[in-house]
Amino acid sequence: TQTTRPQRILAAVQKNATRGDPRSVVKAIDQFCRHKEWAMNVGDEKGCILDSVVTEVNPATVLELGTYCGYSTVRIASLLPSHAKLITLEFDPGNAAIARQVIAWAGLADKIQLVEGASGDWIPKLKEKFGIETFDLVFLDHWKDRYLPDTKLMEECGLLRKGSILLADNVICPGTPDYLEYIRNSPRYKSQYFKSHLEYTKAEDGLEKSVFLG
Ligand SMILES: O=c1[nH]cnc2c(O)c(F)c(-c3ccc(F)cc3)c(-c3ccc(F)cc3)c12
Ligand SMILES: [Mg+2]
Repeated sequence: TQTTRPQRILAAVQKNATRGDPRSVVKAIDQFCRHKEWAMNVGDEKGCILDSVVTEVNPATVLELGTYCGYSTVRIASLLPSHAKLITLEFDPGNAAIARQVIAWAGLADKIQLVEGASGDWIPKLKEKFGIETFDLVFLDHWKDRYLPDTKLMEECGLLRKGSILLADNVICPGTPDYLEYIRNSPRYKSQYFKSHLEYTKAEDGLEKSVFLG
């Protein structure tokens, strides 16, 4: 019977990456997706921009919207300080099942809380469920039509503080025009566009980094 793309990504990690070595997990997925089969990980080029933002922010609390196979989850968590926590929300149960195994292979399960379900349902529950006050960094990488409503929801739920950073993938391809229009024109945010390329391709894409001003 046919395997899924996430299953083939996990197989590539288990074959080519070293247990407990997050960077080898990231490299194994990038190799597989560049040379064998494209997949919607943030990838190595945009991943370097993500790395620089994570190291600059040095966050104690991170929220990732959209786990997929756990590539960016592992990439971010590998750069966090020891006490830091990352919560990642994934809608698709199949993706979540694979991501848990990728995260375990990387040896990062103790830093990461993977929550299965819709971001719109879970965002209002994060404070009570995980004892979170606010997020220092949010990585938006789930579904283009949810970037704006979920950002408004995070504001309303008091999950952002003065200085919280939002980093959004795919703002050009496939594009999130309503989110960009809001975040670039709101007096409550200061935004910056990092031009890059769609993962593993020559097409343009980029990351939008926004600071919440309170
Ligand atoms: O949906 C996503 N979430 C997170 N990251 C994504 C990402 O990094 C991507 F590169 C793409 C993408 C872009 C171009 C393309 F041709 C195919 C897929 C998608 C995406 C867009 C539209 C869909 F119908 C399905 C997937 C996503
Ligand atoms: Mg993406």
